[in-house]
Amino acid sequence: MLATPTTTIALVATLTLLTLYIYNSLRTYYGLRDFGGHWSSGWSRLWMLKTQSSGRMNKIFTKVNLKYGSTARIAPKFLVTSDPALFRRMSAVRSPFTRGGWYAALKLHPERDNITSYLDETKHAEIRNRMAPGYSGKENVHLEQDVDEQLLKFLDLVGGKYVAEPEREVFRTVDLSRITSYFTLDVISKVAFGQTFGFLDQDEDPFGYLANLAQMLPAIIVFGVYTELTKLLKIPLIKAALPKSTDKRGLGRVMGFARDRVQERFGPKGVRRQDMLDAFIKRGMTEEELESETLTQITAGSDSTASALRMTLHFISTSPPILSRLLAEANIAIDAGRISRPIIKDAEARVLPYLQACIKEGLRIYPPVTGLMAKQVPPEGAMIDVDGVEKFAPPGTQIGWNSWGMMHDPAIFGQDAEIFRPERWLVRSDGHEAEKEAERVRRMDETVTLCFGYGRFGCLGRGVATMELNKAVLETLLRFNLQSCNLAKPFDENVVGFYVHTNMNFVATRRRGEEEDEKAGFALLHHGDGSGVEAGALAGAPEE
Ligand code: HEM
Repeated sequence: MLATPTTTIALVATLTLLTLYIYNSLRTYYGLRDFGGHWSSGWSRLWMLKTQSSGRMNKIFTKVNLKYGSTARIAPKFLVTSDPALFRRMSAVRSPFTRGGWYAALKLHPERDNITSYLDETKHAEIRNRMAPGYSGKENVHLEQDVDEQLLKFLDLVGGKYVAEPEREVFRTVDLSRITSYFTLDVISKVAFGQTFGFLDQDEDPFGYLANLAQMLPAIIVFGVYTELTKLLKIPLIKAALPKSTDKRGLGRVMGFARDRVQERFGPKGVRRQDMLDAFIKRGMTEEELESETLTQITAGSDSTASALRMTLHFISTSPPILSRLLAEANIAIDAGRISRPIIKDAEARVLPYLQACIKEGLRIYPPVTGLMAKQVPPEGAMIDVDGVEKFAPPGTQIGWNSWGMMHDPAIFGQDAEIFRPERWLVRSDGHEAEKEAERVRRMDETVTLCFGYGRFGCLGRGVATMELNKAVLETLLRFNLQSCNLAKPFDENVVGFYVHTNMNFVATRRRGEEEDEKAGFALLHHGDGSGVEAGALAGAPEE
């Protein structure tokens, strides 16, 4: 039977499309053939989607870099690197690498870009120049006072509502994952626009923001892999379902809160306050730009700092020798009048070597941002050094960042890189090894600082974040003794570009002075009449 002309056309069209598809797939595959990776990653993005959805993307990418080299393939036209030199090269001020399409997933608004999502380098540089001064302490004169105020509220909340007093049969636990987020959310809202959301005052999520963020995680994951899907956000039906500033709850409510604070500054009786928002307005940022940027500040500045804070507290408080050493350093400094009360000054904290070592180690062992932050290879392509072998990456290839692999690299941080050990940051200045020692610490310093990004993409909120950590780590541990409720499984974790931690329950008891502790211990073992308490020995002693 002869084929009709229509069937023939359909057949030819199908064959042509199929040939084109196969040709394109082969071209893409061979473009990155020199780079190792999971066998399927050269052909489709499904492996990447599976990895990003696994809740363990940081560990899986680290395995890939260990197995296939410091820069390896994770999808067609997509590599991941744990090499600090390549990360610096891509982010440097005059680098020909640009932001990759991956960044489009950080657009929180259907129409408006923000500083983290601009793919246009000129627009990004322009908005960054206008925003950077607002983040500096010079223009943001209330910064330290704002952080102190929120920290005192945080400490009051723990002290007033969550402290356990087992000797009086008061048994309570506190979920550090929840309250550290409350602290950083209130700091960022106060610092950004002069008014807190009220998380700490109400000891709850007043807008349903955190719950809403958790609901959006699957979308965040899919958009991070299939970035072209962000275009769907323009479809009216989908757009209508997105958070908007008129919403009563969730991210939309936060957008509304930000919008109201911005509008207060522009109205006829515009509120004036020498702060971040004011600095942005002075540099000509419009009301629309500000609404979108303030929302970005909140998402960029809260989870990252909260995870750094809770993980540092977790590691210190579950390592008694480290805790003792930190408290000894602090108590000596308090006795010498080098630490202001009730809250340590940022400048005072910066010169406490062991505290700084603990904070760096906390950032290193749990780098707060695990999102790929992918940069794009320039039009001429680029030679990439993979463990001493030069490999060619064609134009348009995106190269993501494996922060976990980078911060756990034994070649940089030592054979015990998997262990929380602040001592690695202390420079030993003894004898002929002094130069080698300084070089070792310098290399670690240069790498850990990459937790905040680098060069023209480096974090603008770094000063705010380090101030929060400097103060909150020390002041919390000076006041409370923290004991994890379940050392076998201290928290639940879902890694999605940042960490979602839940059930991080601790028993917090009030820390007393050493002398008072001794007295309390004595009182526990001896009654007022001189008689003691007894705990019978475990049965099973060898018979005499
Ligand atoms: C420990 C806490 C923090 C960490 C680890 C962190 C890390 C980062 C990283 C990795 C980037 C992106 C780098 C890149 O694209 O290559 C970034 C960007 C950014 N961060 Fe942070 N951040 C922290 C806290 C904050 C805070 C508290 C704020 C706000 C007050 C903030 C505001 C920003 C902004 C505005 C950007 C975008 C900069 C740009 O695109 O030019 N961050 N941060």
